[in-house]
Amino acid sequence: MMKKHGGVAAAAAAAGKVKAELEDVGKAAGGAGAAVVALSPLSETLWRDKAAAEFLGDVSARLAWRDLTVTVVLSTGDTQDVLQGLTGYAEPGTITALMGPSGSGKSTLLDALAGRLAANAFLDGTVLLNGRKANLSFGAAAYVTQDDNLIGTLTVRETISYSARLRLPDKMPMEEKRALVDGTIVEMGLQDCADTVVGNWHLRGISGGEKRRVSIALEILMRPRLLFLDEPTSGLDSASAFFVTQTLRGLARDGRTVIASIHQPSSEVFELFDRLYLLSGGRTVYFGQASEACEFFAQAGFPCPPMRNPSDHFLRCINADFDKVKATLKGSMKTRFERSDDPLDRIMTSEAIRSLITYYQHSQYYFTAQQKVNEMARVKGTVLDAGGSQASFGMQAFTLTKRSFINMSRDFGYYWLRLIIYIVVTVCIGTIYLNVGTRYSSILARGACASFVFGFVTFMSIGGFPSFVEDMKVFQRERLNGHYGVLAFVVSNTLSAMPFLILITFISGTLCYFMVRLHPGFVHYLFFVLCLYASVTVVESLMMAIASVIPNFLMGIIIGAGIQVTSIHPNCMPNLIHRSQPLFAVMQCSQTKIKF
Ligand SMILES: Nc1ncnc2c1ncn2[C@@H]1O[C@H](COP(=O)(O)OP(=O)(O)OP(=O)(O)O)[C@@H](O)[C@H]1O
Repeated sequence: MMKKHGGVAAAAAAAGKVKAELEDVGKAAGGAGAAVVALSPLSETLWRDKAAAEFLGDVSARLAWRDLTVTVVLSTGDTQDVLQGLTGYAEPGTITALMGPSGSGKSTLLDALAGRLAANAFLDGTVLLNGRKANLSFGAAAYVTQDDNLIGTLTVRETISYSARLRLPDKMPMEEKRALVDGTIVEMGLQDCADTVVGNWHLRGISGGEKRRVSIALEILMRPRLLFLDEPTSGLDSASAFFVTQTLRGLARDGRTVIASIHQPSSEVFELFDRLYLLSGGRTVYFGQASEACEFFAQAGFPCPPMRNPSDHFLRCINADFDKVKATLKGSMKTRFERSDDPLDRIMTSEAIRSLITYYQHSQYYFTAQQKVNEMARVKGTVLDAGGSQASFGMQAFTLTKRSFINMSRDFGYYWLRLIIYIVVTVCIGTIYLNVGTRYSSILARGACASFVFGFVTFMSIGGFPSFVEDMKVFQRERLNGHYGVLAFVVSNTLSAMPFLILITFISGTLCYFMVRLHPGFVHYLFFVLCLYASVTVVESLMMAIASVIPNFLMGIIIGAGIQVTSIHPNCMPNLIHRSQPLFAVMQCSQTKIKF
């Protein structure tokens, strides 16, 4: 409790500092719309390095979209227009809120702008970044997703440091990287929990609000000019939501363009936004200054009643589900609605939505937005290249290997738990076949013992699947944001897992080998253990491949087990006879060459 309050207080202090700065900036810029703010010294250094130029031009991001339509192809083969003819813009120095009821298309709009639409979604219309057709995929813009996919065993500082090393140029001195990490920690108000682990199923870690701030910190590390956030405040209490949003506003005032989708913000949070994009059923209800939205609703005939949170009122006006709520009301509740002065209570919400959309399309707000987008399309600004990693492949592979090794060694469920189970299982098998020796009559017993050991040890690799799924989630987030590529991940995972797999197979293999008293001789022992290691490595790779395709614990384990049993597992009945033949042949040769 104390820690949480401490974190919030620190965030408040950091946010307070940012607020003081941004008030100055806001005054200088004369309002949100006009704010084009100079970069902070840190941002400037990074961007100068990136552009390899002494003098930097305007590197701010002006994003505009015109007549944006997104159509998805459903599994039935039908198509659905998720977004219909949206026009809007986002300027540097401002923070824009995308608001609307659930299913109105907020995430789809963010995805369309960030170039991350699903394979079955098709975009029509124009997205312009600095007046040029935008190509924002793989790291050109930072995108903070709804889920905090972080490595639970690392501390906040470690998480941000590894991310810095993965992306900052190799030639940047360590002290500078450390300063950047520390600066980001302070900027996000994470000082109090900097040395606390993020947390996972067995480690109690930081709070939900702190996790959100860590996710944002990872994305702002490279000082991107354009920042997308999908519901950055979901699941947070109102104080944490306020501090997160205030931090985002501070980031915007550093010259960045920030666009965030948001659900039902409190009035304090709502006031922090410069612009508001209201969506309902994939269509624009309102786009303009957040502070002018109340006036728009009043002009359209739906004034916000006194004592009601404006954002609640907007969402109440445009959420067609309220029609269903009204239809279920009975008795005095129904009468109260019918007698109410609120115009919204006297008409269907779907009617209110239609009227608001029509009103907006004929309003000054719409024409101003169109005009501004046309203006932004005419001015060709700096081409913002991919903002992904600037580190070399070697540095990425080294950092990922180290990070993954630390995670594996700290996560009890990754390998340690399996090691204990392997020891118990091999001791059990060892006691069953204790001292069977190398007699001719014990060939079958040795064959069965080898089948048991190989079968159990490889099959138990399924136990690592939940950890693989967590790894894949982190990888997918980092890859989509351009932190590193597939090859660096594969190389690092193979290298970091190697010591654990060697430990597991050597301990299990050694126990079994010497309890059963298989053929003496170091070469025979090594051959046995290396075969075990190779088998486990193959199954681990298989499970990792399944985790990348099916990121669901239950389905992945079922499919992994199915594949193993039918194609790898030596005890599988259809394969048993077929696979046993070479094994028994090997056993029979045991008197001469290869001996288990
Ligand atoms: N790739 C897709 N395939 C099928 N339907 C989709 C796809 N993307 C979006 N949709 C549909 O489009 C609608 C809008 O989805 P979206 O996730 O953008 O809404 P949202 O406003 O972000 O909702 P929430 O606030 O609940 O997250 C939903 O009905 C959703 O089912």
